[in-house]
Amino acid sequence: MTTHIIDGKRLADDLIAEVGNEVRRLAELGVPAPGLAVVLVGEDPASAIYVRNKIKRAQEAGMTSIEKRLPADCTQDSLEAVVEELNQRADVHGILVQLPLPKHLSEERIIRLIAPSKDVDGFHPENVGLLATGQATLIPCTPLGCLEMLQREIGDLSGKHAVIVGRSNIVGKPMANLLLQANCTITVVHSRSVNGKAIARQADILVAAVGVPELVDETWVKPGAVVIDVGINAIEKAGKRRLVGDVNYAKVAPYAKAITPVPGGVGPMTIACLMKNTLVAAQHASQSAR
Ligand SMILES: Nc1nc2c(c(=O)[nH]1)N[C@@H](CN(C=O)c1ccc(C(=O)N[C@@H](CCC(=O)O)C(=O)O)cc1)CN2
Repeated sequence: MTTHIIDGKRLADDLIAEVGNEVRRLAELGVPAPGLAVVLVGEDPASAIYVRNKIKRAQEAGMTSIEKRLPADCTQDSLEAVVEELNQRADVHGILVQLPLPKHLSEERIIRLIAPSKDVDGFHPENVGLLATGQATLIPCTPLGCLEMLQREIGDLSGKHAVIVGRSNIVGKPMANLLLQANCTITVVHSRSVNGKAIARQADILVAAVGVPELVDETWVKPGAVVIDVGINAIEKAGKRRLVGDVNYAKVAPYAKAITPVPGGVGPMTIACLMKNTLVAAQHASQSAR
């Protein structure tokens, strides 16, 4: 079987170019550039890289961007004050707080504080509820990127059996809702599932989002399935640090119809979809200002 390797980097470049074109078109009509604010608490090196990439990609798409940094030992009140200030700013259309936060801070309270109309991560309970009930909203970036890749790869997803391994609020649950709206049959497999592997083997579409390095090998995959690997795990192999997904790429790729690599698959699309969401948030703001 010839396996198609889904190039998330190229798709992300294409999507950011599309967003940039729309930003320029709107600028010609006098619509202000979308503004993205990214809040980073602490010094986690991976989070710092993701934030830097988000700011860089926003600039590439012709958006304005603000980066707010707080020390790892900041208080909940000081973080909330930053979010409240960003909620008030008319030049900020999208706000995200990079996760995870240090343990002493409440992610739930911070997410609830972000104005739902500026919640470009799509994590606010109001936006989660809108997605779950099939209404237009800002959709979490990683599942949105996965959907975009699946639609480009397969076209109409109607009737496909999608198995999602993992039930996180950021990926597993919104992915299930999105694929349900695309008329897939959905099964979510998790740590308490009985014989998750046998269920996964029935999937036309297998999404691995469980955070366990290389958990999914060829015994989980139906030949000809499309495999989307959401995991980004840093591991040490032969004394060297390298990134692997939740899928054992070398073992699974020969059996898959198409597969996303790590790195270069879902990760870049997550950031590209953040730009798409920021554009959508800015468009809504300009429509409601009219
Ligand atoms: N507020 C949020 N926090 C987090 C999110 C999120 O969507 N919103 N998701 C992840 C981290 N993340 C984005 O923030 C993210 C992770 C990885 C990548 C990416 O492009 N990875 C590269 C590899 C990068 C490397 O070399 O380390 C790839 O896969 O090719 C983008 C975004 C948790 N937090």
